[in-house]
Amino acid sequence: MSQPTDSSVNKTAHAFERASLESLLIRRFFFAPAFEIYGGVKGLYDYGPPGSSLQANILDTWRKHFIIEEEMLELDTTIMTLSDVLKTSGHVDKFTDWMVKDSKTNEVYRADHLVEGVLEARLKGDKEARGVAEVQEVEDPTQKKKKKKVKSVAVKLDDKVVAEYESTLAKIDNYTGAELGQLIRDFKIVAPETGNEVTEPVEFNLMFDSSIGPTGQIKGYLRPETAQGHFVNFNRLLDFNNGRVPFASAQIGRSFRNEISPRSGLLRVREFTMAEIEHFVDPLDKSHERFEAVKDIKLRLLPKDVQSAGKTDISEVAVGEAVSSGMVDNETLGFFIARIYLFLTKIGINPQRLRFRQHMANEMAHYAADCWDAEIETSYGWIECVGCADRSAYDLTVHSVKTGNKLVVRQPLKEPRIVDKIVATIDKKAFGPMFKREAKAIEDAILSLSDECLKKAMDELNDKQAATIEANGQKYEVPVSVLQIKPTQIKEMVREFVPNVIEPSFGIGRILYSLLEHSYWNRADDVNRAVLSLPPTVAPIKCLIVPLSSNAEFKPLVTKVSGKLRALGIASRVDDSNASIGKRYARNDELGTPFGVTLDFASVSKGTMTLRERDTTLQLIGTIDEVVQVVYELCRGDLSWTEAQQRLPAYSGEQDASA
Ligand SMILES: Nc1ncnc2c1ncn2[C@@H]1O[C@H](COP(=O)(O)OP(=O)(O)OP(=O)(O)O)[C@@H](O)[C@H]1O
Repeated sequence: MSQPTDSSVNKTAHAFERASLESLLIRRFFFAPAFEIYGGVKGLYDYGPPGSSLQANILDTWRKHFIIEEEMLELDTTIMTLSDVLKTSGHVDKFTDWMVKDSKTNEVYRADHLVEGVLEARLKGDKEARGVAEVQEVEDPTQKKKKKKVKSVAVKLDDKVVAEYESTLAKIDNYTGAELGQLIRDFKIVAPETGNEVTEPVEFNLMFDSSIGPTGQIKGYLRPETAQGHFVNFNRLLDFNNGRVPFASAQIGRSFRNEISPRSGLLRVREFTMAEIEHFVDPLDKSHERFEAVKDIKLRLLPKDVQSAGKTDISEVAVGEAVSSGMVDNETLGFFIARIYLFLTKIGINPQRLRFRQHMANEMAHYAADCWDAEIETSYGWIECVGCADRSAYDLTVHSVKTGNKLVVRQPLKEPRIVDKIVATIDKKAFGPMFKREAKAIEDAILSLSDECLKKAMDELNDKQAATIEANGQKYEVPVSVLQIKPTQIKEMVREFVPNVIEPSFGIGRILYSLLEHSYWNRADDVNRAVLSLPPTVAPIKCLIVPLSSNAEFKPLVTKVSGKLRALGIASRVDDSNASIGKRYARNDELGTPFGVTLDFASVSKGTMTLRERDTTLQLIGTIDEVVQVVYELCRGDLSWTEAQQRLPAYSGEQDASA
């Protein structure tokens, strides 16, 4: 369960208990149900001091790892989103899940989650029943040799049924509403709490709708993702990047989804923080200039063909190999998958409990070229925490078609080339008098039409001798007498193309909760003593300052040490309560505080201070300045604990100073 690898860490062999972790997280106010004193609302949580700091530190690491290291263009776009934008992106029509209701109580369930939960529970029951039947190697104390022993067989499910359940689960994200209804009938699935039948699945849109302004005429939604804010600003971003691709924009912000039935704590909530990257790339060249630096990183991959065979076997493959074999579609996608792996493991996710699962063809949007989810194993199973998709030219194309604004890259060609184009010609002498004050706006609208819109206008001119042009929010009928649109061969000096988009999309709450599960363990000498082994980079507080006595002599020393740590940007906290030193350390182990410094009488007389490491509870001693410097380097990741042990001598002083 835990992070520490040092053999001196005294971990318990107890199995992970979610209830104990959850009680710690609520008790220490990592997070808590929102509006709790009013009874709370499902799927809404408030983060308290350690949870907020942990999230801020994860986001800070994310900014450094992606925005700063990859020189991305940062954005902060509005949460309230115009409905037209989300209509164009497909969210108004398709951002839906299938919902069923308990036929008697009206309790709602997300249909795919209901099927998944019930089948998983049945398979678990089956495994337990078969567990007793397995051939086990047992020690026979009367004989030197191991002896095989078969216990009584108690098979719960038929093998055929098990295979059917497993293959359904492997494809659970891909079923339509009608198919889910059929599965519910075929597998005789009922509401788990009551045993009542459930209704047929109906579609439910997950967006919270609203209206903008007092008239109620401008419809809006709380955004369900941050991505659209990147696409609608594409031309400005491109301009900011001097007209060149590839480049990436990045945004951290809140998103909202009116989830049907949020039941798994922070993993499925109705308001959450996302961090999204949109990497814009030439569709003809998806190589990545830094791919060489990541190509040897080994990843645990679950490709689509394995899943379509109803299996979940993971292959460990270097990302370079995965791209060259075609398993991962292109270098840029492979690059981001590797960078996601590096980020997640940097903040403390256990690499053995992290896998990248490829979407199957029917799970992916029709326009997507390839898509891999970073899934983290938790007590709730494998959870999608980051989606990483090659979305081709879909987003920019649909916004361009809808608005008539070109969202393209113009690349000067070394050699001119002859191409077939649809070109609009305006008879200006007749056009001006015909449209008077509006003429300029209509002309601009015609000249900025995308290829698809030009083709549509050309067809209209041919069919009804006039094309409908939108300018300044009005529609104008422009007749063939003043506008001609024809296919023409032209000499091109510039290549114009819609870039493709590769989108890594992070759900910060899911990552944060998974990290807390991976970091949680109990000390072997006292199972009630829990520890969160959060790495110093993300730990809410990096260093605890513990004065051994409330004696007035200690006050100036405490002020001095906390001042020194503050000056170095190290988040620290003084615990000068009356609790025993062991208790004070134990409280901070629960908060994941990696280091503690103790001020004792030797600090007053000799200016020394001890340094305790959370996981091992080992202590070192040095002068105040030496210890502060070591803490600083440990927190920056410039020094390991083993190196610190070489720098400072071990402390073997009074017993009550050690936890
Ligand atoms: N309701 C939610 N609560 C918390 N995080 C979420 C939620 N929905 C999505 N996310 C996070 O946002 C990321 C990107 O969103 P995306 O649209 O790809 O998720 P999704 O495929 O709809 O997720 P799911 O299938 O689990 O509903 C996810 O990988 C996840 O980490």
